[in-house]
Formats: sequence, structure tokens, C-alpha cells
Amino acid sequence: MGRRHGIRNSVSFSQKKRNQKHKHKDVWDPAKTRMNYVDTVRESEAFYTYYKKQNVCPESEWDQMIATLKETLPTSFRISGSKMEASAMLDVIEGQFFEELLRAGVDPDAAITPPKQLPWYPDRFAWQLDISRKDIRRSEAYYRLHNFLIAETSSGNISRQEAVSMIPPLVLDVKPYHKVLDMCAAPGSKTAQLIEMLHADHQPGDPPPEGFVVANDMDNTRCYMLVHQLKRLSSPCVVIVNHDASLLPNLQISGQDGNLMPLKFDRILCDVPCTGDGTLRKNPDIWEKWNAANGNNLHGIQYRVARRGLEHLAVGGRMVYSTCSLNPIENEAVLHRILQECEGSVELVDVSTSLPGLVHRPGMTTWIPCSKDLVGYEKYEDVPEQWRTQVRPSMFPPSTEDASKYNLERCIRILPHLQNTGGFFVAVLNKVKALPWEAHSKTRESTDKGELSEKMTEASQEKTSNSPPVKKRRTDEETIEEAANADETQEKSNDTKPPKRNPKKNHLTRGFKEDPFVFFTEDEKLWPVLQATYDLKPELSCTSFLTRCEAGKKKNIYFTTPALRDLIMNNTQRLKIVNTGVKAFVRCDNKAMECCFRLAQEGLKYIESFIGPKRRIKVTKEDLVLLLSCRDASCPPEIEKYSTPTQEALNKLEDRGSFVVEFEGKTASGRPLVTTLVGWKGTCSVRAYVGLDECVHTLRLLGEDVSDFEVNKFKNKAENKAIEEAKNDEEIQQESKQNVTAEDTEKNNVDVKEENDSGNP
Ligand SMILES: C[S@@+](CC[C@H](N)C(=O)[O-])C[C@H]1O[C@@H](n2cnc3c(N)ncnc32)[C@H](O)[C@@H]1O
Repeated sequence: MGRRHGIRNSVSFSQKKRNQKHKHKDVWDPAKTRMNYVDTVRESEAFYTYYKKQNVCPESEWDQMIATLKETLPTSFRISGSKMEASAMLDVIEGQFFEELLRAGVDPDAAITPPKQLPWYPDRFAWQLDISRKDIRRSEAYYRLHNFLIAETSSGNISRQEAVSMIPPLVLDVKPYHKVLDMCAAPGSKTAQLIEMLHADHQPGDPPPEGFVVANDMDNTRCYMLVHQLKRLSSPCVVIVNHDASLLPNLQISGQDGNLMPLKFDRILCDVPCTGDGTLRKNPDIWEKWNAANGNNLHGIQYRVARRGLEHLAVGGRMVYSTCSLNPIENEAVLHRILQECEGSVELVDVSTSLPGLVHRPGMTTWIPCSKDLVGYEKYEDVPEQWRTQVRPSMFPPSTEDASKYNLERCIRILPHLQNTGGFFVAVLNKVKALPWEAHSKTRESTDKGELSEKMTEASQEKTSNSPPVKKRRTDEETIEEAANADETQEKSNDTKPPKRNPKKNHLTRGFKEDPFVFFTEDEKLWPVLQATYDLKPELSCTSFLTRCEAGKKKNIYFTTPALRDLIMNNTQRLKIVNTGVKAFVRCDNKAMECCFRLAQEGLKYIESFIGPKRRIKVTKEDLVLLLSCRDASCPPEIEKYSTPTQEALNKLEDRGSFVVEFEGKTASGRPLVTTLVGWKGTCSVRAYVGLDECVHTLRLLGEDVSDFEVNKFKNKAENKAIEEAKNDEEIQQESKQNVTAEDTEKNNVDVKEENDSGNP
């Protein structure tokens, strides 16, 4: 992931967070402000009245649902990484080490609640702990567990994520060759899961997957949360963009014949902005703010994002619509509106059996739109004038006779009490033919070859001029977008000619500040130097590499896949790209080296198979442990400390500088462990260029004791406090000593003065 640059975002995300914290500190008056969630009143009469009216859960379960909503949420996490890496990690979670973490600090005779595996998540890769995230963070008893979760998260080996939020990516069913769009992606826990699915089958030495993920969010600041979140996965298959998803521009890619064609996605996640009342357990402040108008106000944007998503979806493709809200106005009402407009071109899919063990309720087929004052209406005509901007005709449920047309019961509702989670809503949609308003006869088909692939869209041919029912012009940007759509329609009607490219930056990207994404061309001067230094095989094309500067010294060199490069190169005028690429080489101006770039650990996985024998060595387990256990980068292990074969191999490396360290062995639990990392050969020592958390992870898999790496922040804090207090005491003593001396001096002076004044000789 590249460096960002922008006038609007010159302060880093973490800095902003710190500032925010600081701001709160300044204004916090415990008497006036409720800073603690423990004090938050977890009650809302409006919430109860509204959801009782909606029949959101059977009367018999109501008390249980509300009681669960008032409890804090358990901690859940997924084991991530490729299947091979994840299986090794699973051994750690299921093994003695993890039990020790839970036991630490607890009475040795006390029973501990072991982590629970989430039964519906494949391969036993998702777990839940009966302790809240806050308790883990705040309790000294869990400091080792906290260390573990933090380190493994930052090295990309686990992802802490709410259990229910893992469902949408699962039912999206992403394959490594899919083109995936995540429309509202930040902060990115689901995007991370989508990327992991692309890479799930990756084995060491394999090329990166063909597919890619376009992760979009409208909020520029939140896009950087995405950058941060996705960086730890080191994927060359993701691009982060910054658009209003309801106006996401049409994109183009190169077809097999070399001509440009519209990009249609195989999979789309539409995890729309919502009231989030399913997250009350995690965000209790919502209790206080809850009102019926909030959901009504979001219905419009939720519908527009979903509709735009379907326009970007290939025929035969799948889109998942999800919210963390219980409100039918944000859920079934949006889908009902969409399904009505799509006239059979989109269908709800029944995925109820695809996640065995997941307890859920079916989607609602009827509901009661309400105004903010909680008055419900059976039909739009009953809505008083004053509420007609809030309660819209499209929010009403289908009539009883029509209900069966839409299969809304195929939606999945997760209620908090069903399996001790947050509340959630998921619906899976398949696009079976072109949308009625898609004004061309042939739509791009999903990469998935199915019976649909032969289907032409007869209905759409008949209705080429049909528009979706709501076609009111809203904003300038929308007008621009419609113009862009019209352009594309023209492009498509002439299949033989590549569409024209707009040479100038258009309205969509004007004013957007980011360093450029500059891909290497075949004649890149640096490439022969990199090729010679790292013994790069000719199959590795330099055109997959990019930098973030047009001219001057290149700092980092990033790697992307050819498919992503094609997407970026063909849409620079349309897309507001925030970030892409994984760091492959880092500038390192070392006098002793001819090539001023070293290898970067982040991208090594994808380029190491192209690095020839001149710049790689195999090491034993003992060597690897020695290399990774070094905590002082200024004092790396000397070459003579390594095994004799490793010393010989190191001596054979022609120059100083970075090289690939290969290890092929077994984890402590006997699973195969194949790993590569960036080593650095100095004059008489060798070190690893690997982040601390990744070192700890590998050492842990090898069964090494990593307790030396653990930090007990409570102990440190107490020690620092004691040091501070001792310092203060010393200062006070010093001060009082000085005062005594000063007093004595003053007294002496007075005595002398008095003596002088007395006229004594
Ligand atoms: C529910 S959150 C998404 C959570 C995310 N999918 C995840 O799992 O981490 C909704 C996101 O939508 C973004 N958003 C709101 N309106 C949007 C719009 N019109 N287009 C794109 N993103 C939007 C918000 O900034 C927010 O990050």
C-alpha cells in the first residue's frame, strides 16, 4: 500500500484519534458527562414500541432479545491467511498455548470458559470468547491474550470481527478469479474477508489470483482506515477508491480481443450505511439516540446504492445486501422496491442451508412504515402531509397477494439472542438477466460459467428505453453520471470500436488529491538493475510495478496484478484511487550497494518465485529462530553464529544487501511450514527485515517461547508511575533541601545585617 498525500488529510488517522481523545480529556467533567458505557442507560421506549409494532421477533422471545441487547458483546475473531497458514494457526487456538492465555491471571482452580467455535463458519476458522473486547483490553489478567490478539491481527493472521459481520462475505461466495466490488467498504473488516477468499488457495510460489477487489467508500477519511486495515493483508489484488457508491462511475477493462469493454463485477458486497441498531451491544450510545426517523431517512440512499450495485453486476453475478439494523424499512423495504423495479431480472436466493448451524429468522413479508412520532400507516394515502417527506410510498410492503412474488422470506435475519451475537440482516441477490433499464441487448456475463451464460436478455431488448421508476434528477454529480452512462451505452452499441477515452480529468476526479500511480513501462531504466541484483526471471513483467511519483527519486516500488493494472490504467480519468499495490522494493541508499532498493517483506510472497538462486538461501529451523529472535536491529546475529551450511551459503551471496531466506519445515504441531522472508547480509552479520509481530507469529508456530516479546502494559504503567513518584519525591526533597539552604542563607544574611545594624564592631 502506498503513501498517501493530500491537503485534506495531512494528519494521520491515528494522530486524529489521539487528538480526539485529548479533546475529550480536556472537556470531560465526570459530573456532567457520561463517558463510560457502563453508565449508559440501555433503554428506549421508542425502540420497544417501534419493534413491537413491526413484530420483529415473536412475543415469546421479546424479553430475551431485549435482555441480550443490553449485555456486552463477546469477542470474536477469524483465523485468516491462506488455508495452509490458517490451519497452522488453528492448532495454536485449539492447543495448550491458547488455554494458558485464558488461564493466565485467573485463579488456577477456577474453571475457564474455552473459546467457542462458530459452527456455521467453514473449517473451524471463526471463534468467539465469552469476554468483551473492552474487558480484554482493560484487565491485567488478560494482558497476554490481548498481546496475542493484537500481534496476530497486525501480522494478518487473525481478524477481530463481529461474528455476524462475517456472514455477508461468506454468502457472497467469492472465488479467486472473481472481480469483486465492495461498495461501502470502510473500515474494511468484510473487505479483508473478501480479499482472504481471493487468496484462500494460494500456495507458496503460486502467482497471485486473477481476481481483484475494488473497495470503495464515500468518506475520504474512512478510506484511510481501509488502507490501514488492508495493509496487513499485503494483497496485490485490491484497489481502494473514494466515490459515492450510488454514483459509482462505469468502468472499463481490456477484453480478450484487446478492445476495451465495460467492467461488470462477478460479486458485489453492498453493506450499506444504516442506523446500526443491531450493534447496540457494542455501541450502547445508540439507545439514547434511537428514533424511527433515522431508518426512514436512510432508506433512500440504501436503495440508490443497491440499485447502482445491480447496474455494476454481471448477468449471472451475485450481490449481497446487508445492514446491521433490525429495521424492515432499511432492509426488506429496500429489497422490495428493488425487486419491483427489476421486474424479474434479479432474484432473491435462498441461502438458508449454506451456513449449517447458523440460527436465523426469515425475512419479513410485511411491516408498518411509521413516522417519527411512531404512528404507523397501512398505506401511503394515510400518511399526513407533514410526514410525507419522511414516509415514502416505496417503503410500504407488498400486498398479501403480491408478497409471494418477491420471496422476501429468503432474507436472513439474525437476532441477538439466537446465538449471543449482534443483530444483522443479509440478502443474497442473483442477476438473472439485464435490468429493464439497461439499454443494450447484450450484457456482460459473470466469469462463472453457468446456464445463464447462454441467455440473452430478451426482456431488456424489449424495454431498452425503460428507466427505473425513480428518475428524478437530484445532484450535479448524478447528471454527470447519467451522461457517463449514456456514453457507455453508445460505446456498447458499437462493439467493434474501442470506446473513446477522455484525455482530460473530468468532474469525477477533479480536486481529488493523491500522489499519482505511475506504472513502469517496458523501458523503465531501473528494471535492468533490479533484474541483475535480484536475479529476476524474465517472466516477471516490470509493467506490474508502480511508484507514487512522476519524477525524481522513487521511494517505494509497489506490485499489482496485471488485471488490476489494466483496470487502473483504463480508468484513471474516472476513478478516484486512494491506494493500491503491495510494497515490493524499498529505497535503501547504501554506499556499499549498486542497487539502491532492498526487497520488502510485504510483497515478497508474490515475487519470490521469480527471484533466482543468486539471491536466496535455505536455512534450518535453528537459523530461522536465531534470525527472528533478534530484538535489537542494531546488533544482529553474526554470520558465524549460523549453522555451517548457512554460513557457506551466506558467503556465496555475491554482495551485501537483501536476499530471500527460505524455510521449509514443520510447525510445532507437525504441519508443513513453508515460509520466505527478507534477509539482509551486512559485513559480518545477517538480520531479517520482518516486522516484530510477524517474527513472533512464526516463532510461535515453531513452538518457541515468545514470552520475552510480550508487553504487560499494566506492569509497565505501574513501574513508570512508581519511577515518576520516586522522581517527584526526590524533587520535593531536593526542593525542600534547597529551601532550607536558602532559608539558612537568608537567616545568616539577616543575622549579619542585624549585627551590622546594631553597630557592633
Ligand atoms: C456499515 S459501514 C460499512 C462497514 C464495512 N463494510 C465493514 O464491514 O467494515 C457503511 C459505510 O458506508 C459509507 N458510506 C456512506 N454513504 C455512502 C455512499 N453513498 N457511498 C459509499 N459509501 C458510503 C460510510 O462511510 C461507511 O464507511
